[in-house]
Amino acid sequence: MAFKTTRPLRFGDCDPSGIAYFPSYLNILVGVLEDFFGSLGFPWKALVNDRRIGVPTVRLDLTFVRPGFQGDELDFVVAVRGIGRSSLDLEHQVSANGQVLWTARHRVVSTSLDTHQSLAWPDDIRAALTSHLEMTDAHHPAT
Ligand SMILES: CC(C)(COP(=O)(O)OP(=O)(O)OC[C@H]1O[C@@H](n2cnc3c(N)ncnc32)[C@H](O)[C@@H]1OP(=O)(O)O)[C@@H](O)C(=O)NCCC(=O)NCCSC(=O)c1ccc(O)cc1
Repeated sequence: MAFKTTRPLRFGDCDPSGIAYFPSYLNILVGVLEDFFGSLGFPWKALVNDRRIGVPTVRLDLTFVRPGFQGDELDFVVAVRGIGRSSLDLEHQVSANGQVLWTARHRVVSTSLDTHQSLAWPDDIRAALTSHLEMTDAHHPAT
C-alpha cells in the first residue's frame, strides 16, 4: 500500500511569479521520504543517531508535467517498487487539485554512517518496506 501525505507549496518554494522552483521540490521530497520511514517506525533521527544508518539517494529521475503554484496543496503518493540487498526503489507521484504535477523514480541505498559503504537492509526495516511493496510491476533492483 502506498504512503500518502500532503505538503503546502509556500511562498519560499516559488519564484517571484509564484511558480514552484524545482530545487524546492527536492527539499520537500526529502521530508516526505523522512516521514515515510517514520511511518514505518524508523524515524531518521533514531536511524542516524542510534543505528548509524543513512539513506542517501543514488538515482533520481524526475518528470515535470505541469507547474505548481504558490498556495497549492501538494498530494504525495510514495510507492515501493523494489527492494534490493541495500537499495530501495520508490516511485513518487505529486499532484495538486487532482492533477499530476510531477513524478519521480528514486533509488536510495542503506549505508553505514561509519564506513559510508552500503549496508544490507536490517531485517526489521526490510520487513517493514516489504509490507509496502507494490506487487503490480514490482521488480528486483538488480534486473
Ligand atoms: C551509496 C554508496 C555508499 C554505495 O556504494 P557501495 O558501498 O560501493 O555499494 P555498491 O556500489 O555495491 O551499491 C550498493 C547498492 O546501491 C546501488 N547503487 C549504487 N550506486 C548506484 C547508482 N548510481 N545507480 C543505481 N544504483 C546504485 C547498487 O545497485 C546496490 O544495490 P543492491 O544490490 O540492492 O545492494 C555510494 O554509491 C555513494 O556514496 N554514493 C553517493 C551518494 C550521494 O552522495 N548521494 C547524493 C545525495 S546525498 C543524500 O541524499 C543524503 C541523504 C541523507 C543523508 O543523511 C545524507 C545525504
